[in-house]
Amino acid sequence: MPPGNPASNPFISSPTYLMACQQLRNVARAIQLDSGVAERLMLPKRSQIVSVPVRMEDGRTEVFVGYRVQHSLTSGPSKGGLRYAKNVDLGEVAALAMWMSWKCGIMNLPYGGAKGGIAVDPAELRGGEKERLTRRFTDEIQNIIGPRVDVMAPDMGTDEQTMAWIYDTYSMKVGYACPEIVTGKPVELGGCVGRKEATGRGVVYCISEAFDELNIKSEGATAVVQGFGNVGSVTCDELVKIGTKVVAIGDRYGSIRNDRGINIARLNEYVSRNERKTIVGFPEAEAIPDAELLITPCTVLVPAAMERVITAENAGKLKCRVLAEGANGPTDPEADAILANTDVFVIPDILCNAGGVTVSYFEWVQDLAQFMWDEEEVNAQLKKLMLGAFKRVRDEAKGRKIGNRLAALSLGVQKVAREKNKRGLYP
Ligand SMILES: NC(=O)C1=CN([C@@H]2O[C@H](COP(=O)(O)OP(=O)(O)OC[C@H]3O[C@@H](n4cnc5c(N)ncnc54)[C@H](O)[C@@H]3O)[C@@H](O)[C@H]2O)C=CC1
Ligand SMILES: O=C(O)CCC(=O)C(=O)O
Repeated sequence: MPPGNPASNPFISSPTYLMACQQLRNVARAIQLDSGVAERLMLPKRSQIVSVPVRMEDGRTEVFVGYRVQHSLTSGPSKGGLRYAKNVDLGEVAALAMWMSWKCGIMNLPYGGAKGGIAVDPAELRGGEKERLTRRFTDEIQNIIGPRVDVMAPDMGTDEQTMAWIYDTYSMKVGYACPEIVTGKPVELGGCVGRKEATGRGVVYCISEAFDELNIKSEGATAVVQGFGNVGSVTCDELVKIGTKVVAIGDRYGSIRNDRGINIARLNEYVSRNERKTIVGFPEAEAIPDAELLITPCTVLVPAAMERVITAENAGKLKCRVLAEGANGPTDPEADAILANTDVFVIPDILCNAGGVTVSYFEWVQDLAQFMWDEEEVNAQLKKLMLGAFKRVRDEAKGRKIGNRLAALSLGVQKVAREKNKRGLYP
């Protein structure tokens, strides 16, 4: 159970929060973390819930609920994406914020974890509604954000344009251009070249490392990818570059398969041209039931959409050699226990998808210094940091004879706990 009286823990109704707490408890036991520190890390430092009234295109006012959760401020400003999704709630955002802390920990970034969310389906927003929603949310949380306090970035349902609106709204408040308030902005506004591609690129750096270790040739390997948004589509592009065939893809509207390999360039074109921005109906692949997607035989399976899609129900049926977690929290602890008894090589989320926050860090540093790097430098630094983290996780896993998830979480949690201990308990 998470700490405190269940009746007074506002996060507890979320299964994703309970999952993050269970992971933390497992790690705490494995690394013999002081129970006081573990309890402290289970509860975020600060959470804000705001109501966000928005004038809709038909003249009505609709009120949305928005969240920003800052899990830890120990290691620097808090950092993490902003998610627009219909069912997002406080507990889910708290879990995602906690995972950001461990992710920044294993990457050695000078940040604590944070995450935000608004309970809205972005596909249902019309005209200027998304802009008005974003600007009003920024207004409502401006007392707890700042370039040295909490820096947002894109996540599910948000993008570069969303970040541009936040940048503009915040800058108008403070009275000067403040690009360092968000990362993942358009490059013209002080965004970092390569940030948009960074998460998917990092996923494929990790996959290549895993292939090397397992003696798998990337040419001739096959992949299945769930999600064809920012992370999923770039992962597909990068897989094609290393010669790996993507044989099945799913999104929120459906799933498709072509065992000869899906032509990703033509799929990207198809998606950009249809109104729902979906892969469904792509003429060069056949439709398959969603339930079949994750159990389609492949060398590498990349869940790149949402949490808790690999569970006790389907974990034993996976037919992949490598599970590369592009999404946050796609595998629940019961599934983890099942996978531990198979030969599936897991690249855990907090390592696998850390490329995004890593290049966000580069962007923040560039904005603070008002000095821009070129794409070659960004990609070289990203690769260096990703490979370094991959090696640290594998060394920890091999050294302690534990799985990659426990190894990654141990490194992330230990880093945060060490810094907390060094700073001391106040008062
Ligand atoms: N954008 C980023 O830089 C980072 C994102 N992530 C994580 O990656 C995941 C995806 O994020 P983005 O690509 O940014 O989001 P996105 O909004 O660009 O794309 C999400 C994709 O998932 C699909 N999807 C949604 N619900 C689905 C369902 N029920 N079944 C199958 N597919 C579904 C959507 O149709 C879309 O293709 C999330 O877990 C996010 O937290 C992690 C690190 C960084
Ligand atoms: O780029 C960032 O700051 C955060 C990205 C993010 O939300 C994540 O890694 O889950």
